[in-house]
Amino acid sequence: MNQPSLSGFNLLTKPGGAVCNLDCSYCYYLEKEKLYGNTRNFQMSDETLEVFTRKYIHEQPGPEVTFVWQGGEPTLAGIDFFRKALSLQKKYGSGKVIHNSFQTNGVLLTGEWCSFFKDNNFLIGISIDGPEEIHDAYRINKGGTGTFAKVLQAIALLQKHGVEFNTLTVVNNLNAKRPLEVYNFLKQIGSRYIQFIPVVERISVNCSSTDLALVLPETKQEAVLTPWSVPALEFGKFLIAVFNEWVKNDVGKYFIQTFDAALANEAGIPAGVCVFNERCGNALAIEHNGDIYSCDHFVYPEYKIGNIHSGSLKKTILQPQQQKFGNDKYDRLPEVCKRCDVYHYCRGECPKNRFMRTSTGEDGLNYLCEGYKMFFRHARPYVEFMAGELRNNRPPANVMYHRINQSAGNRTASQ
Ligand SMILES: C[S@@+](CC[C@H](N)C(=O)[O-])C[C@H]1O[C@@H](n2cnc3c(N)ncnc32)[C@H](O)[C@@H]1O
Ligand code: SF4
Ligand code: SF4
Ligand code: SF4
Repeated sequence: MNQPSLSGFNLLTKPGGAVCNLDCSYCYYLEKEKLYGNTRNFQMSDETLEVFTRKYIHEQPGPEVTFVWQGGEPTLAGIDFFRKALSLQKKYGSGKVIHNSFQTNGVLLTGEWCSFFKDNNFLIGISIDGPEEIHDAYRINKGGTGTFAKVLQAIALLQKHGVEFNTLTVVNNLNAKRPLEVYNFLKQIGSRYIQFIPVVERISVNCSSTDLALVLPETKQEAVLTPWSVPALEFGKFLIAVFNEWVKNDVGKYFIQTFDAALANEAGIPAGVCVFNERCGNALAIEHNGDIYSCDHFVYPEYKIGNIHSGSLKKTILQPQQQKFGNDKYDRLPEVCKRCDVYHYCRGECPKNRFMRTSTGEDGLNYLCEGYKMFFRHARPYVEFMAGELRNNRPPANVMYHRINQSAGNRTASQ
């Protein structure tokens, strides 16, 4: 049998565990504090930070390493924590190129943070769900007040300091109905790199207050869909509405992760985002105390695969349980996906969302299937055209001037 080999991997890092200054209704991570019931201090210790930095850099197979800071809310760890992180990155750098990306709700950003980000070349991801009324529906602080104004201030500060940022927008049951308002708003605030993440969560009906309430796809517990989850067809229609606008006016000016992934898949290159790749398992999560989980969306006791303090990181990632986790993305697809005409774009999306049954009674169909099928079928002729341009060394943006687009306004969601 061939030994598995290690290609690049990412550890999404929780420097302050799940602790957060906000209380977003749909957040999947807040409740992870329950995994560490007796813990009072969730700050990653200096010792753990050092061991993690050393192993993460030394055990990466390639010449580049990206630290991805997330949470909870990473600003709560304080600037000094990240100063320490940078000095450790220098100490253990071994000549590798090191990047830092930092995902934040933005609320605590100050001029000092922004100067720090600028001086140290951090790439910032800001969470924003749309205009005020839409954003504040779910992104609220501990007192229940909306955070929109603070997030806009943060974006203005980032811009003032010349810090690069992208935006992450959770598509939920409310903003899904207002695609163009959301998209035009994101453009208006200066976001050029846009991620739309569908929210799909189920909550257990009978769990105790110490159990995790959000369930895994394979759960046998009785569970119901959360009200903020986006209905599959509405997600498909949302993507189509934004795509129609983008493909007419914005290709090459705004970069929307789902659309870029479709083009990459059509062109036969890696999608750049795990959910649209055939297999996954190379994007893991590390908690404040060094515990390592298969993926940020699988931070559950049964998916804890090791701890940074014990043994080699490479061995942890190459162990059979994690290899199976990554391979299951393909191996456990229902037959309908393997035969699906848009499989090469969709790839059954994220295993976290595969809790439906197919019409033939097979488990493991993605909850968002109908939406993705509708969207990818709609986008296919444009994406094929753009990939053709790429193959001929011409810019995919030519799609905006091609006759395929003249009738774009007439194409309907069902095509
Ligand atoms: C868990 S947060 C941590 C970083 C930071 N606190 C923030 O909000 O950006 C990371 C990202 O996940 C998104 N998110 C939260 N709950 C989600 C859910 N149930 N499904 C999909 N994305 C979610 C957030 O909006 C945010 O963009
Ligand atoms: S700010 Fe981020 S971590 Fe905090 S509750 Fe909202 S989504 Fe969750
Ligand atoms: S389970 Fe989903 S989010 Fe996690 S690595 Fe796989 S595709 Fe990505
Ligand atoms: S569109 Fe549906 S059937 Fe096709 S690959 Fe995606 S989840 Fe599977």
